[in-house]
Amino acid sequence: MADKTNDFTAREALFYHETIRPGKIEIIASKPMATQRDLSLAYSPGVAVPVQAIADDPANAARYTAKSNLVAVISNGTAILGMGNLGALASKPVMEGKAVLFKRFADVDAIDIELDTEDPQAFIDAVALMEPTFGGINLEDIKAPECFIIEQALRDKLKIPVMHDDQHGTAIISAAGLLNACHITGRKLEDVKVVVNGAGAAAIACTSLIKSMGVRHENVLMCDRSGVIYIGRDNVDQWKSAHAVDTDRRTLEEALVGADIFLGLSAKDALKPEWVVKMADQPIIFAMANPDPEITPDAAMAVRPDAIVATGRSDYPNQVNNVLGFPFIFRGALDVRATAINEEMKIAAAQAIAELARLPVPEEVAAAYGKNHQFGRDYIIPAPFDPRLMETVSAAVAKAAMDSGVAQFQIEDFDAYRHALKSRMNPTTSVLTTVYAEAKNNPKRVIFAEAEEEVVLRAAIQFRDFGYGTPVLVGRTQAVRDMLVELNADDPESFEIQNSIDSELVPQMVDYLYDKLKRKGQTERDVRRMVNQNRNTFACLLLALGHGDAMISGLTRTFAQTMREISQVIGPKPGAVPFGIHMMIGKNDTIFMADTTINERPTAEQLAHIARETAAVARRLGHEPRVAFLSYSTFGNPPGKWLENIRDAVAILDAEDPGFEYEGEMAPDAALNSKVMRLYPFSRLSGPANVLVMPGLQSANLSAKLLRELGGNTTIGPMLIGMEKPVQVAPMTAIAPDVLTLAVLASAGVVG
Ligand SMILES: NC(=O)C1=CN([C@@H]2O[C@H](COP(=O)(O)OP(=O)(O)OC[C@H]3O[C@@H](n4cnc5c(N)ncnc54)[C@H](OP(=O)(O)O)[C@@H]3O)[C@@H](O)[C@H]2O)C=CC1
Ligand SMILES: CC(=O)C(=O)O
Ligand SMILES: [Mg+2]
Repeated sequence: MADKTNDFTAREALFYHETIRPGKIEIIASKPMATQRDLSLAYSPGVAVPVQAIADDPANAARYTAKSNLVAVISNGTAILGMGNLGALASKPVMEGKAVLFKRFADVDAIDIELDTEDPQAFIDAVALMEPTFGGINLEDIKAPECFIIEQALRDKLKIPVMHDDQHGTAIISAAGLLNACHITGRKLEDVKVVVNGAGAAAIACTSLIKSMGVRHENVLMCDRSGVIYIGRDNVDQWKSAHAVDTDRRTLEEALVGADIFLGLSAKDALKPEWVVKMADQPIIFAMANPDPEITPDAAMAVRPDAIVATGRSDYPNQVNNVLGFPFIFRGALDVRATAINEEMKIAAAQAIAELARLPVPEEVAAAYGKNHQFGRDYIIPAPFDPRLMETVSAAVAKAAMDSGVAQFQIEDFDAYRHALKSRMNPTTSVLTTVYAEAKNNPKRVIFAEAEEEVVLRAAIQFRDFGYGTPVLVGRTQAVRDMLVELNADDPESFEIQNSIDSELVPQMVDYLYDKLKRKGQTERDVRRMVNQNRNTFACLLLALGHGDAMISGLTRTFAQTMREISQVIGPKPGAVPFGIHMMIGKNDTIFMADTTINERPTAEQLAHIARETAAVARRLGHEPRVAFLSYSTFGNPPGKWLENIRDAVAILDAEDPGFEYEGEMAPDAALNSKVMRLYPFSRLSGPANVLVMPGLQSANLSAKLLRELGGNTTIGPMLIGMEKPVQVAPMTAIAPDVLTLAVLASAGVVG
C-alpha cells in the first residue's frame, strides 16, 4: 500500500465549505410558491386547514407536514470526531455534513442543531421540547458518559426514534465489518480475543453489541487513557466498569499480546506498529478514530502484511464508518413510524450490511469508486455509495421494527417497499418497472455483440440472473468463458457463446449477406471476411436469421461506425427513418428528446415521423406525450430561414390528427416553463412538453450530451428506433446498467 496523506489541502477543505454559499445545506421548498394562490394555500388562510386537522388528530402531522421525513442531528460538540471538546459551534460543519449524508444516501431530510450546554439535563430538556418538529433524533458527537444519560432519558421520554449515532451507528457498522473479517480469517466470535482502545461512547456501544452477538466478556480487554480497565481499578465509572475483567495486564501494549482483534475508538496514533507485531496471526485491526486513525493502514501492513485493516476514512480500503448505518437505519425506522430504534433493528442492520458485502458488486458502485470490489481482505464492508444499501438495510430495519413491535405502521408488501426504496434514489427504476416486468414475463434472446468487453458481459450476466431472458454472447469462446469465471457468473459453462470461427451458421450467413450486398460492390470473399472478422456483422446475421430477438453493440466502435456495420445487414423498417431518442429522467419529469443520433437536417416529413414514433415510445413508457418541435424561435419570433420545415412538420400532423398533443415551433423555455408558456395562450400544449423534437442533429446531440454531463438527470439512451429488427447501439462510455437497460428495452419491444 502506498504511503498516504490527505489528497486535499486545508485550503481546499475551507474553500469547499466557503464557496457557492457558506456551509453545506440549504432548504428547498417542495411545493410551488409562484402565484398569489400558492401563497394563500401555503400560508394564511389555507394553512389553517391542516393546522385544524392536526389539532383534531396528531397523526395528521405525518400527512400534512414534513415531520415524518425530518431528522434532527443534534450535538453539543463535546466529542467532535476524535478532536475532543471544541464546543457546540465548532461541531456545526460535522453536523451539517451528517445532514447532507442523510439526504444524499437515504433521502431523509435532516437539519443540524448545536446546543450550547454541557449540562445533560439542559440538553435533555431542550431536545424533548423539539419532539413535535421531528420524525427522529440523531444525537452526535456528545462525549461519554453524558451521552449515555442523555440518550437513555430521551429514549424514555420521546415517542420518536432517538439514536446516538457514535454509539449505535458505529457499533452496527463495526459489528458488520467484524463478522466479515472473522469469516475471512476463519474465526468464530465466541473464540476471538479483542482489545478495545477507548472507553467512550463509541467503544462502549461497540463492545456491548459484539458481546450480545457472541463475543465472550472475559475475552475483551478495554483500555482508556489510563490503560486496561480491570476489576478493582480506581477511577472507573459505571459504564466502563461493566467491561472490567480480571486480568494482570495493565497497558495497551500488554493487552495486545496474542489478541485477534484491535478495535480503536480513541485517538490518532494510539497504536504503535511495534505492538501490532505482538498480535495473533492474521490480526484484525479496526483503527476507527477520525479524522486520523490509531494507526495508518500503511504502518500496520508494513509490520503485519497478514492483517485485515479498516479505518473510518474514505480514502483507504475498508471504511468502517457510521455513514453506512445512520441514513438507512433512520429511513427504515421513519417508514414504519417506529417509536424507537431497538436492539433487534440494530442487529438486523448489522447482518444486512455484512451480507451485502459478500454479494457481487454492481458496476455503478465500481464506477463510483473507479475500481472493482470483491469480498475479501480489502473489501470487508460495502462502500457508502453502494446503491443497494438503501434497499437492503432500510428494509431489514423496517422489518425488524415490525417484528419487535415498535412499528406504528405495517408494511404489507415488502417487495413493493424495497422497490419504492430503490426508486426513491433512482427514478429510472420506477419508470422502467413495468418494462422490466414485461421482459421477465416474456423472456427473449438478446445477442450481446461485444461479449469480450467486461461491461457488456456484466450486463449479460445480470440479464440472465434477473430473469429477463437468455443472453447470446458473441466473442472468442475461451476468452468469454474465462471472463465469465472471473466475474463469478453462476454456471459459466451454460452460457451460449457464438463464435464465427467455429459456427456452423457461417455458410448460411455468407449466402444471406452476399445476396444483400452483391449489387452494392461486395464480392463473396469480402462478405465471407466480414462475417468471419466483424462481430457486428456476425451478431446482426444471428439476429437476421432468427437466432436472437434483439441485438446490442456499441462499446468498441464509434456510433457512426457501428451504425455503418449494422446497416449492411439490418435495414430500416419499411417506411421508417431510423433515429435516436435520449430519455432524461429528472426528479419530477421525464423528457424524451429526438433525433439525437442520425439525421443531420431532418426534412419536414422526417420531423413529423420522429414526432409520431417518439410519442409512441413515451406512451409505451407510461407518459402521455406532449410534443414540442423545438427551435431558437417561438412562433415566428425571431424570424429565420430555418423555420420552414418545422412549420411544415406541424402542418403534416395537422392534416392527420395523430392522437397526441403537439406544437411548434418553440424555444425550450416556451415548451418547458409554465410561466413562459402563459405568454402563448393559443398554444395547443396543455402542460409542459415531455417530447422534444429537435430541429437538427447539431442541437439535439449537443443538448443530450450536455444534459448527460451537466444535468442532475439520469439519461437513458440513445435508443435506436426504426430498424427492421430490434438493434441498440450503446454509447462507448456506457456502463453495465446502461447496457442492461437498453437490452431490456429492446427485448420488451419498447424501442426498436
Ligand atoms: N469510524 C466511525 O464511524 C466512528 C469513529 N469514532 C471515533 O472514535 C473516537 C471516540 O469517539 P467517542 O466515543 O464519540 O468519544 P468519547 O469522548 O465519548 O470517548 C473517547 C474515548 O477515547 C479514549 N481515548 C482518547 N485518547 C486515548 C488514547 N490515546 N488511548 C486510549 N484511549 C483514549 C478516552 O479515554 P478516557 O475515558 O480515559 O478519557 C475515551 O474513553 C473518535 O476518534 C471518533 O472519531 C466515533 C464514532 C464513529
Ligand atoms: C464518524 C463519526 O461519527 C465520528 O468519528 O464521530
Ligand atoms: Mg460522530
